[in-house]
Amino acid sequence: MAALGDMSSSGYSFDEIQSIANNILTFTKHRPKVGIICGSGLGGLADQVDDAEVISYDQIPEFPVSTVAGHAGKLVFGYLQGKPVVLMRGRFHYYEGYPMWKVAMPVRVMKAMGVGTLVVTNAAGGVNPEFQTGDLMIIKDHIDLPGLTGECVLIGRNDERFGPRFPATVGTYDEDLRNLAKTISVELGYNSIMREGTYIMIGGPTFETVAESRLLRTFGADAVGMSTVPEAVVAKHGGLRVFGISLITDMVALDYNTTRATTHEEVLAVGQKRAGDLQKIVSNLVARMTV
Ligand SMILES: O=P(O)(O)O[C@@H]1C[C@H](O)[C@@H](CO)O1
Ligand SMILES: Nc1nc2[nH]cnc2c(=O)[nH]1
Repeated sequence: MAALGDMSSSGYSFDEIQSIANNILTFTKHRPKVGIICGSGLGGLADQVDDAEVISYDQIPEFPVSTVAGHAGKLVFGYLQGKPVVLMRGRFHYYEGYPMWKVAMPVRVMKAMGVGTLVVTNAAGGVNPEFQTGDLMIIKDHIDLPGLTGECVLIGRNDERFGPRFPATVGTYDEDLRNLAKTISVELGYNSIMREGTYIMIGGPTFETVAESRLLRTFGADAVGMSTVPEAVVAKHGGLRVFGISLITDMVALDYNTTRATTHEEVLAVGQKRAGDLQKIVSNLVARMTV
């Protein structure tokens, strides 16, 4: 038995991940090549999936339940713009009490199902004062704040079949996909709302104090959220191509004169209003990417 504090056995083994993936595939005829993780309030993309087959997380014993409003808890298989996809309508967050490895475990399952490209979306707070609520931000890079402070998703024994012990994270967000998304956003007339920048993950569930938001800005963050980074790190570790995009649902307070405070309801409301723009970018990107 592992000693107290021994993290060597954290996470599912390689064989367990294969068997979780194989079990899920018995529920569907589809064989996805692109995995899409939908952020808070952004699951509407699933309505565009053709020939959809839906599996609820409670049909998968190893999947935790999503406990957050705006995360439905369903895997949706089918075709998006002719490409075989699997969408996660509902992701797992560290602040829900799941260990970091479990938060990102579905990414390994997706890879075991045949996924080669991961698209991650999220709702995020704008830290760059030039941003506005409703903007979209292509993720160019991230800051893994939990990782930098000892909660990296890859802590624990490493099985080289998942990826190397010491993976590079430079270039996590695929440059070709970022360029394609920029081209698409120009074509769609989204220049004025499309940004590119650095996403920083905090553990949550508290939104930032003014002092914390100022700190995040000095770190070089353009947007802040409570997800995405563990998924992207595990995907990069496993050799997947990654594209990430944030919907800026609110602007963090960098000034003590402000009286407004971010709420999850506000995040969901902006998500509801502006998710269509994000979905258009993602579906056009999937249409034009090679898989
Ligand atoms: O799943 P995402 O990252 O989109 O969810 C964001 C971050 C928190 O979970 C929540 C805050 O409202 O929205
Ligand atoms: N940490 C954080 N996460 C968010 N998710 C959506 N908006 C925010 C925000 O302002 N801060």
